[in-house]
Amino acid sequence: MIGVHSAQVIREAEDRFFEENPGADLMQIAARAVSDRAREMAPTGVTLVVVGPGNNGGDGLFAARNLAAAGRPAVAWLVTGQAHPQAVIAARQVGVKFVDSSTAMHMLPDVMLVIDAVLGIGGRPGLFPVVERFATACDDLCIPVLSVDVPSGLSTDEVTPTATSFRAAHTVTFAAPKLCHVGEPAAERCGSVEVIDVGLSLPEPDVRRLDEVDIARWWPWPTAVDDKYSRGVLGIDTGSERYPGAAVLSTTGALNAGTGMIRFVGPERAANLILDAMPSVTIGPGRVEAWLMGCGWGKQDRDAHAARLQAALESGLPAVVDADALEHLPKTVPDGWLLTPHAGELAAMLGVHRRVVEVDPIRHARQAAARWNTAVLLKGATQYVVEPSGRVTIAVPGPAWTAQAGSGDVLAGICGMLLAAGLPAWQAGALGASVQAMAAAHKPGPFPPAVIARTLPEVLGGLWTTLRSRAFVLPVEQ
Ligand SMILES: NC(=O)C1=CN([C@@H]2O[C@H](COP(=O)(O)OP(=O)(O)OC[C@H]3O[C@@H](n4cnc5c(N)ncnc54)[C@H](O)[C@@H]3O)[C@@H](O)[C@H]2O)[C@@H](O)CC1
Ligand SMILES: Nc1ncnc2c1ncn2[C@@H]1O[C@H](COP(=O)(O)OP(=O)(O)O)[C@@H](O)[C@H]1O
Ligand SMILES: [K+]
Repeated sequence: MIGVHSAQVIREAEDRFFEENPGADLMQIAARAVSDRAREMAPTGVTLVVVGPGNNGGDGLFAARNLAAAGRPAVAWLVTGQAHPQAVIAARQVGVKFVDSSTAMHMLPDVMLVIDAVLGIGGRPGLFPVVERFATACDDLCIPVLSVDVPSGLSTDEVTPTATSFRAAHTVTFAAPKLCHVGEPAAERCGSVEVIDVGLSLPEPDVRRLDEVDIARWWPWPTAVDDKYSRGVLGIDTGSERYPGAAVLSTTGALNAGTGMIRFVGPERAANLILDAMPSVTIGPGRVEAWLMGCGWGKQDRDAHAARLQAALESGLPAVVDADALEHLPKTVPDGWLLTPHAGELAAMLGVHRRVVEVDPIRHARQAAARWNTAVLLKGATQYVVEPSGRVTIAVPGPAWTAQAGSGDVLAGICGMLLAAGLPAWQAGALGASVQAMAAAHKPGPFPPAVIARTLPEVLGGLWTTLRSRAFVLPVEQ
């Protein structure tokens, strides 16, 4: 897990660092990381460094100095004519060549790598017009771009770009990732992201991004003494006469994630389809540890749906509430419910336009989590799980192949399994979203949601084997 921090928090940490370590030179650490990565990305040929007026430009110019000092041809373009004074002197001393904007543009087709050091965490969104033309030309010519800290033009703390920016193949950032590095669609403009520890002490994050190790450690693996009941019994009330497939998909997700026992209580037609495909599922009511409701309910039988949700509420059990069930939410829901809207459903829950949610997903997911006082998993290219406290957990990302009808049903089933196993709602949401993404990444391609669900055992099995083999080599305590 890695903490995601705002530009403001990074600046405050930097101020504290310099108070405690007067004379320390973080810029050299940053520049070294950039020049090391540049040498890997472009082992031969010319590197063109585009330099802005602040410390981001300083990082870039010192990186150019490092490259030239190592015998690599480096050229610098100071986009405002001004740059970090010591970095200019250092770069000149080792023979970095300085060029103007028209030379930079002319030579672009022949450079191996562009280092974008125009704006960092001090940047406002957007680029100077001449730089905007240059950034677009880099894109058009497919020139690899290495961005320093953030692709210039992006807003560090936002996931939705509002202006032209550089589009990096790789970004070297410092201290911690920022929202633009982890939230789509901005994250796509950052390429692969590398975080360099420059020694800052950061506060406890209120936004964190999971990685595969977290999933392995938190997953409710069965123990030797488990039985089907202790692993968790999930009640599934999904599907309708019109949408029986949603019942099959949600049950497929739950079963392939490893639910101890499933009791399906939805419509008969769906039950028959489920039994044909998954004979281990039991049909009819009985004791359960958690409920999964709403996938494929459709817009008919609204009163019956509202009553079924009310019954789940009165049971006091945890529940995944998905899709059409989100329309019937009472004013308050029990602690331990996991609401799983996509952007459109969240917009309807809050009475705003979908686009408003897409522009600032975290703010709106936080509003819903606070309003219903329970965990919300906002689905989409980036999946945010928000608790009523406002803490955000971002799931492991996956490929866009998952964006197809029925993927949400599978995801709801996986989350249901995790709730039944006893995990808190936020963790069930974060793990469920992560493993679905990992399964899609494991089998990239236009595989239908059911195939991705059936890939889960392989992915979870691999994770379990890796976890166990690591545990195996741990030194035995004397
Ligand atoms: N905080 C850290 O941990 C570290 C920071 N370092 C570097 O320092 C950078 C921050 O430096 P600065 O605070 O000097 O800020 P920047 O270098 O990001 O840019 C600020 C300058 O650009 C101008 N500007 C901002 N947006 C503009 C726009 N859209 N159009 C035109 N001009 C614009 C500002 O007025 C200011 O003069 C970081 O991104 C990073 O690269 C590193 O040197 C070391 C570690
Ligand atoms: N661009 C994307 N990249 C990766 N996953 C995506 C992307 N867009 C959507 N998804 C995933 O696809 C699923 C779609 O859910 P949803 O819209 O509820 O589908 P349905 O209701 O048809 O099952 C979600 O799990 C979401 O995380
Ligand atoms: K930059």
